[in-house]
Amino acid sequence: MAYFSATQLQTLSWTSWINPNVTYRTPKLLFYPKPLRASFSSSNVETTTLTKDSSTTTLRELCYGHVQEHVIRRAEEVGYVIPTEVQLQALPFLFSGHDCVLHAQTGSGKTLAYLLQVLSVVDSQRSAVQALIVVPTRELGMQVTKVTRMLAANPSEHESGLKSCTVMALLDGGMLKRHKSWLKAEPPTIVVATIGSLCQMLEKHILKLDTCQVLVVDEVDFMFNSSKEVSSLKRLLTSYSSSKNRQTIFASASIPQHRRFLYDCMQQKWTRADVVHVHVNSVEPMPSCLHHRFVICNRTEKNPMLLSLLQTDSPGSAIIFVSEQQLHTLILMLTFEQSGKSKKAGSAPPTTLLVDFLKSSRGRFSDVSLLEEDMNFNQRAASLSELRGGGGGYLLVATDIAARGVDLPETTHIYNFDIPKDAVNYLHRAGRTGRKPFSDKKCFVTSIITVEERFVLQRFENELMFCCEQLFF
Ligand SMILES: Nc1ncnc2c1ncn2[C@@H]1O[C@H](COP(=O)(O)OP(=O)(O)OP(=O)(O)O)[C@@H](O)[C@H]1O
Repeated sequence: MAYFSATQLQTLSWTSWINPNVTYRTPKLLFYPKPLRASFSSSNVETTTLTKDSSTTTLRELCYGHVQEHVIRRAEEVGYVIPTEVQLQALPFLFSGHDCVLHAQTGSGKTLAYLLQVLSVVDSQRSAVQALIVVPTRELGMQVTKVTRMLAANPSEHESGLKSCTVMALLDGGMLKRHKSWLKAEPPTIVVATIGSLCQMLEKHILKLDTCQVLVVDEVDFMFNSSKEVSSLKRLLTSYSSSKNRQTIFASASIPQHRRFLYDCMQQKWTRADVVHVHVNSVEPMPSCLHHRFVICNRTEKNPMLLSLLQTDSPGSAIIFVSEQQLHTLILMLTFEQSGKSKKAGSAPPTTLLVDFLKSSRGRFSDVSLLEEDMNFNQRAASLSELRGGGGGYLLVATDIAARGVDLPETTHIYNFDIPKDAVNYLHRAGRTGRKPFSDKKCFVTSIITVEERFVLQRFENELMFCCEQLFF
């Protein structure tokens, strides 16, 4: 275990805060229960703990005086009536203009928390980009855009003569030319963007930060951990830090070494010094309705094992996570097994083969869907909207592109066909299930592992503080 002084901390590179082997000590970190509306000391990071009895507070009461009536009504119509824990804790701080780090379980409703703040700040009558929401993937961007548009839509726009809030999805794989014209002709109120496309617009001065009042970075740890995105993100945060009336919101279910992260936020001026760390369920980073299980088998037995599990569980809707590298191994095995079809198999993409294998082996799911990096953007979008439109009953084979932020609330079972690369990855894969905030219906996360991988899973159990039950077949 290593400890660093405050001066040493300043000299560490950004990425070191995510090093799981290093424990950092940050100065003046406060941990004590505080009432919801607390006063702040500008020199300290505040970590909030809920002490107020929350059972009677509605989302309407929480948003009263901050969020427009039509937004609240729309939220109620889609079933957002009672705030989740993170919404209850974060919204008072967000509405009072504080920079916030929303650090709460997967599926806990962080998106609605920051969107309500965004919608409370922007003025739809002003023709300027007033809020920026940065996301790591096109898929998450489309999802956030959809929820934002749904909440922002004003049904009485025509009667009142007031313009509705406009939302642009500026995402990798989109039509940047069209977005350029849109931004020049009439800037949207809110932009949901992936960092690559956003930077192109900023560099060409087609989009400017000076009118922006709220910047949200969703899945912030993922973005900082991505060698492709980290430098652009840092540049964005640095230039945004010089804006006058700014608010910065970071969100994720996993912020490894969060004290170090908060320290860096203040040091680098990515947030103001009175940034609030809203840390919900800090000792339980995954929803409690998840039941974790594992089966041990040889590598060559993984396919029949997966089939047995699917037959025994008969899942309502499931996602099977396969890593790219493991997938290649699996397909080689499949190709070898199905020697008669080996020539044909050799020419097909490996993921397609897995889908075909499952389709042919399992009658109940006539449709097995696929979501992976190698698919083009339209295919990926089609795959997701098919799943969302079907009302459940799906089986999705996915790579880790589906592990972050994707909201498919009908998912009841997760299968780790291969073991995730680290505990954070386990947490986000597992978090694709158990996404109904007020339901305690059991959902299952099952890892198919070899005997050598048992100790790796044990490490995840220790790190994430959960227990895995062994299944025997
Ligand atoms: N107040 C609420 N009442 C009922 N359902 C809600 C509420 N807030 C959010 N939800 C629903 O909970 C689900 C999870 O919300 P959301 O996607 O915001 O989670 P998240 O915290 O961002 O998760 P992740 O860390 O996995 O991205 C969504 O299906 C959303 O519609």
